[in-house]
Parts: sequence; structure tokens; C-alpha cells
Amino acid sequence: MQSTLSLSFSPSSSAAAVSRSHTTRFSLNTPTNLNLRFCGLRPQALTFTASSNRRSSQLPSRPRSQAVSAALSANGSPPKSFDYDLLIIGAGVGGHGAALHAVEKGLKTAIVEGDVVGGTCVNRGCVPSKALLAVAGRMRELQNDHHLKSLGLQVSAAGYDRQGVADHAINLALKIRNNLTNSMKALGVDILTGFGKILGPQKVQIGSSDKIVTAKDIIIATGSVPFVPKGIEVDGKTVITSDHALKLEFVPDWIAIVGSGYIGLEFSDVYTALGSELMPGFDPEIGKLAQRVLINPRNIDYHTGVFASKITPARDGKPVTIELIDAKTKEPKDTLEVDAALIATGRAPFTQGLGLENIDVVTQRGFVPVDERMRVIDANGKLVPHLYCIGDANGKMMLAHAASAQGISVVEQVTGRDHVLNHLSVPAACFTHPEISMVGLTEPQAREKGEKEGFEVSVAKTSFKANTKALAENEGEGLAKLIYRPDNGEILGVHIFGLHAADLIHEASNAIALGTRIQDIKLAVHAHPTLSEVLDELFKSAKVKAQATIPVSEPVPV
Ligand SMILES: Cc1cc2nc3c(=O)[nH]c(=O)nc-3n(C[C@H](O)[C@H](O)[C@H](O)COP(=O)(O)OP(=O)(O)OC[C@H]3O[C@@H](n4cnc5c(N)ncnc54)[C@H](O)[C@@H]3O)c2cc1C
Ligand SMILES: NC(=O)c1ccc[n+]([C@@H]2O[C@H](COP(=O)([O-])OP(=O)(O)OC[C@H]3O[C@@H](n4cnc5c(N)ncnc54)[C@H](O)[C@@H]3O)[C@@H](O)[C@H]2O)c1
Repeated sequence: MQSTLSLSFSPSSSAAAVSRSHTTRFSLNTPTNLNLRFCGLRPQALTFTASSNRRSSQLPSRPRSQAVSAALSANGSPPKSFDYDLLIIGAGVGGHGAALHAVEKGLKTAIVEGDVVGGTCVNRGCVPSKALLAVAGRMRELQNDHHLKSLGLQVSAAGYDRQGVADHAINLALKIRNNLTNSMKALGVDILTGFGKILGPQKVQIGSSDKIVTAKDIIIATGSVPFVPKGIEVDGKTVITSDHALKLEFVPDWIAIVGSGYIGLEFSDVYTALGSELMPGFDPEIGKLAQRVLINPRNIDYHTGVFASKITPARDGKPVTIELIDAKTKEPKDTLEVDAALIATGRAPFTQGLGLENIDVVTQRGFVPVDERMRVIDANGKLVPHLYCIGDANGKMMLAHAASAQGISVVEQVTGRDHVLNHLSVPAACFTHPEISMVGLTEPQAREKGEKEGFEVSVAKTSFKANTKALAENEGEGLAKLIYRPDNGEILGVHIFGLHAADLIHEASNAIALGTRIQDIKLAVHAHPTLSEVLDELFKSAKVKAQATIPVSEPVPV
């Protein structure tokens, strides 16, 4: 077991909170890239109680077999006139984005919400997690003596007020939730409170009352909830999901983080340990660099080739136990004891109780099947007229801005303009320190596509070490990578690891969305000295063939 300096949270703002931490990480090398990571904190003795507040429990449970066929026959024919032009079920970021755009397009719009406005992103996702990460970032800086000294700075011990940090996240979520609610109210969107259930074509029941609303077009935007694999018992106190962790009511000495996707990585950052060997969906080269910068210097121990077959919460004075089995042989391998475990193993669509059976729609692992225009597909493979599904509930891309963009795309279609969102132009970012961002294909994906479609793939790279602004900040660790077609200058993918990578990616994502080629974008001018020159350098270093006249390929519908 190795140890390292890490951030921690103390109960009083005056207390210094630089402490030793231990991290154990183990990852699983299976075809599905299953991965477990453990990070430990050694803060001052703190005992906080996390309360269980799973969003799914706040919504009515699935009234599965209740008089479904009766409802279908009673409500099976479409209404002749409508209460609304557009009805959106679910007021998360996807629903909100769609609602605002619908009003702009002159549609009479209503949104149904069964819990609180803002959904996952605002209340249990992007917003509070980024508030915690902002604190984590500052704390890292203040604790990094070497970094501070090299800038000529002297700072005495840094400390945290745990409740203050938690309040920052809670208050930010509240503020953004109010902003979202007010923006819809101000524009005349009707916010209907209650659980929406589809009764038949263009017909939705609100809550358990007899209130039935009709709409010409309906968008399902019901989002997702944490996915907890079988064998793992969540008690909301010692075995938790991100819903609980975001409240920061509890900072355990030793926490196991199960899953190395976005949530695992970001919470590792908050809890001080970061990184994983396996980072699914990331370009392998960026993954390696992240490992070198985010994991190795932080002394994270890890085990590979294992799988957590059972996790039992702490009880009767006993710690959380994690039973590990060999990923291949399934033989018992080890049992770990920790103070808490954060389950970050993905998200499951929240589509229960929606009444999809009333319109003959069968979900796929809970996701609503849609085509590239977000039109819902029924059990016979036919499009359900006037019904769309956006965001986490369709599983195409579980990101807040993707949900919103899909909503806008649907509104474009229902108001007469055909529109297909190019998901390969949608950027993604992981808000670790430093950040990781990406758009388009990874190098292996691009090479596979090139082989199939018969085009050459080239790669260009630039380092943050050559960037004046990054060096002025003493943050030269970083890499930007461009994957492109040398025959026509098409940008296939861009991956960035480094300071403000999440902001830098947009030049590339906009270029992909607009079909801008490298030979054109490399002539664009960037202010000096800025981090954006990392991308300027990147595009300039690409070698596009002189006669690059082959058109860029059409986006593949996702
Ligand atoms: C910890 C965490 C951090 C994240 N960070 C980021 C990030 O930094 N960037 C990013 O892009 N994404 C992030 N995400 C993902 C992002 O939160 C989701 O992709 C996004 O919230 C999906 O939006 P949505 O509108 O599809 O669904 P949701 O935001 O889940 O909203 C769905 C809404 O529908 C309501 N609802 C459900 N069923 C019904 C019904 N039948 N009737 C009425 N209402 C209903 C729910 O109550 C909810 O309010 C994060 C997620 C988590 C968990
Ligand atoms: N910055 C962001 O944009 C951001 C931040 C947080 C979450 N999100 C979104 O929220 C969604 C959920 O995030 P997430 O990190 O939970 O999911 P994820 O899909 O990104 O990662 C889940 C991880 O858990 C692993 N896993 C799955 N089952 C497992 C098991 N039984 N045992 C061990 N490991 C297992 C997977 O291999 C993967 O590494 C993501 O789709 C992501 O898009 C985005």
C-alpha cells in the first residue's frame, strides 16, 4: 500500500485538512472493460450520516399490468384536437432544452415533471458534481507545494469546511433549478406536476388523477437512475451511489470506487485519488497519459483481472466487505474491507410506468428504441407517429448537452425542418484535474472505419509544453491529438488531456459539426498567448495532401 498527500475535508473551516491518503485500485480486464477502483482518504475522524434519497423512490413505482389493454382500447384512437402542440414528459436538461426551443418556434408547450425541475444534471449530476470538483481543483493547487514554489507563492496549510463544501454544491443546484424553472415560466411553458403516463396516441395522464392532456407531438425525456449490479447492496450510508455521494455528508477513511467511467473518475478526483488503467471510450493514448499524470504520482494501488461479486454494507461494527472473484475463472480471489463503497457502474434508463405498452413499444434493456431522428420505434419496427424520445432514456449518448441537442433537433423536425443531429460532433469532457475532453472517433475506431471504407488515417499531436499560456500557469502537462483523413482534411476525432481541455474541445466539435476541413481551419487566427493555440498548433501540424478535393464523408446516423 502506498500513500500520498491528498485533499480531505475537515468539519471546521479553520482546521487544516492536508492529510495522508491511501488508494487501492483494481481493475478488471474483461471484454466489457469492467473496472473497479478503490481510493482511500484519511481525513480527521469524521462521522457523517448519508441519507438515502434515491430519485427513483420518489417517483411512483411501475404499475405494470394494470388494465393496460383496457386503457389501450379506451384511448387507442388519436384525439381530434389538442391541448398543446408539444408535451414533454420529464423536465431535466433534455426536456428543458426542447421546451425553450419549442416556445421560440411558436409552439404551445407543456412539460410534465414527476419530481423536481432540472432532473439528474441539475439536482444529482453535472451541477453539484462540478461544484465539488471546483473545490477539489483549488485544494489540489493549494496543496501542491512544488507548483506553488515554482510560481514563487507561499501558502500556509489549506483547509476545508466539509459542510461549506457540501452547501456550495447544494446551493448551486438550487440556483440552477430556479433558473431553469423561471426561464420556462417566463416563456409561457406550462409546468404540469405529476408522473406522466402515456395512455394512447397523443394522450398522457398526469399523476394519479383523472387529468388527461392531449398534444400533437410528445417527447419522452424521462432520463436515468444509477445502475447497481446484482450482488451489490446499496444502503445509502456505507454503500452509496452518486445520488448520495453528491451531498458529501460522509467522508470515509477508505472508499472503494466501483467503476472507472465518468462518475468513477470525477469522484476519485473529489475524494483525492484519480484514474484507472481502463478508461472505456477514451482514446488509448490519452488514457495512458491520464494514467501517468493522474494515477501514478498519486500512488494509487490497483489490482487487475478481478470482479466484485458481492458488496455488503457496514453493519454491527463490521466494515463494508467486497468479495472479489477472478474475472476469467470466477474463482474467489480476495475480500477487501473498506469504510464505504461508491457504486459508479453506469446509469439505467428511467422508463418504468410510462405506459409504453399502451402504444406497443417494447424497451431494450429499459431504453426506448428510436431512430436517428429520435422517433420512437414500436415492437414491429414501425415509427410511432408524433412520439419522440430524447436524452438518457434513449441511451444514445448519456450527456446533458446531448439530451438538450436531441430535444432541439426534435423541435426542428416537428416545426417543419428536417434535422439529424450528428452525434460524432457532440463533445464530451471529464472534469478531472487536469481535464480530459474528446469529440468524434478514437484512433482505433478511426482506423477500423478507414479500413472498412478504404481511406487512410493520419494522426497529429501537440503538447501543452510548447504552449506559452500553459507554461505561464506552470501547467505544461498535456497532450492534444488529432485524428484525420490526409486525403481530404476531414477531422475524425480530437482528444485533449490538459488544462481547460473541456473548454478547448469546442473549436474541434464545431468544426466537425460544420464540416470544416483542416486546410481551412488551420488558417484561422488565435489570440496569443492562449491555450487555444494548442489546437492552432495541432491543426497546423496536420499534413493534408495538396489536392484535397474529396468531399468529407456524411455523418453516420447514431
Ligand atoms: C454524478 C453525475 C454527473 C454528471 N455530470 C455530467 C456532466 O458534467 N456533463 C454532462 O453532459 N452530463 C453529466 N451527467 C449526465 C447528465 O446528468 C445526464 O446525461 C442528463 O441529466 C440527462 O438528461 P435527461 O433530460 O435525459 O434526463 P434527466 O436529467 O434524468 O431528467 C429526467 C426528468 O424526468 C423526470 N421523470 C421521469 N419519469 C417521469 C414521468 N413518467 N413523468 C414525469 N416526469 C418524469 C425525472 O424526475 C427527471 O426530472 C452526469 C450524471 C451524473 C449522475
Ligand atoms: N463529465 C461528464 O460528462 C459526466 C460525468 C458523470 C457522468 N456522466 C454520464 O453519466 C453516465 C453514467 O456514468 P458512470 O461513470 O456511472 O458510467 P460509465 O458508463 O461512464 O462507466 C461505468 C463503469 O463501470 C464499469 N462497470 C459496469 N458494471 C460493473 C460491475 N459490475 N463491476 C465493476 N465495474 C462495472 C464499466 O466498465 C465502466 O468502467 C455516463 O454515461 C456518463 O455519460 C457524464
